Amino acid sequence: MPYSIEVSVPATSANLGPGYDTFGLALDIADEVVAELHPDPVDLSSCVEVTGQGAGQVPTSSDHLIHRVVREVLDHHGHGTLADRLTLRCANTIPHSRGMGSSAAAVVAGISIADALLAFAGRGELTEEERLAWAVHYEGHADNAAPALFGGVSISTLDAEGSPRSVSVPVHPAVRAVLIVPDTKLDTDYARSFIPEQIPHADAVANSAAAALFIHAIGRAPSLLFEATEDHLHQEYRRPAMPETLARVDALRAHGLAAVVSGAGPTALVLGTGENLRDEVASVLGDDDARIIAASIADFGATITRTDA
Ligand SMILES: Nc1ncnc2c1ncn2[C@@H]1O[C@H](COP(=O)(O)OP(=O)(O)O)[C@@H](O)[C@H]1O
Ligand SMILES: N[C@@H](CCOP(=O)(O)O)C(=O)O
Repeated sequence: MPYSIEVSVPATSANLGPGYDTFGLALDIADEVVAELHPDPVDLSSCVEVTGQGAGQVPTSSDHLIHRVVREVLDHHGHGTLADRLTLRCANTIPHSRGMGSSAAAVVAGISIADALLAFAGRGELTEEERLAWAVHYEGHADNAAPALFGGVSISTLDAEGSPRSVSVPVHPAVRAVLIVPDTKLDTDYARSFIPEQIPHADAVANSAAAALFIHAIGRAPSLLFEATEDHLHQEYRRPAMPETLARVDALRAHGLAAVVSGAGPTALVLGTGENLRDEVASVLGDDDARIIAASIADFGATITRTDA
């Protein structure tokens, strides 16, 4: 009988306006992965099954991102050969390359599975710091990885040695989210290539002020979310890469809604407290063909269930 591990990892929205590479939140939309450790080696050319988002597009061999992450984390701890016996079944709902943290969710799924297998092998579990460090090793920045791991809204930073840290901040219970998800994809690395090396000092001041205000607004004063989601670091620079997204953000903000680019786009995120937030967004956007999805901020990040199947 294979040893079976089930992992659920939430979608995430990074930046939240002024928190470029720093702020992120978990959404109640998740990818599910069932990992099975078989008694004997499996066929690594067909060890991954994918349904939903990414099916037919991502590899179904051990080149699959989750399988690779599992193997590398296990290898680092001297248990790499366990990956030869591993199959994965991925049921994906997070759209790829839309700014909703699909790659972070895959990386976190891989780390979670490796973590469970290390415990199974008697090595003991990874610490929160180790899991975050592994996630940043693959993602490059912790703003998606931290909420995917730990849930809620997080602030991620690097310490003097370059090691990632994250803290969760309180979230006002009335805050809800709406996502405007277009059909088009935008590669995160490509969207990052638009960010300049330097920005004007006045923009840095305005951005610091908005970022500080955001933490107060999301936890205690959601009526300030509009002001607190003003960004001066990345959105405008990225306009040429996603003009339609920025046009949606502009239109929504012109109606007083706290709209931002979700991650590196092209999804837009609106934060607010109105019971009818989704309808308000839909009425501003008119006959726009992007999907408009109401979502909640998820309290939990990656969850793991282990069963002896
Ligand atoms: N669940 C997944 N399984 C395998 N690969 C994935 C998965 N999710 C994302 N990826 C990989 O990551 C890429 C998207 O990453 P990225 O451009 O950073 O977008 P996103 O904003 O969705 O994280 C996909 O094209 C795919 O190669
Ligand atoms: N801070 C990053 C966030 C990327 O998020 P993703 O969900 O688009 O991968 C950035 O803005 O580049």
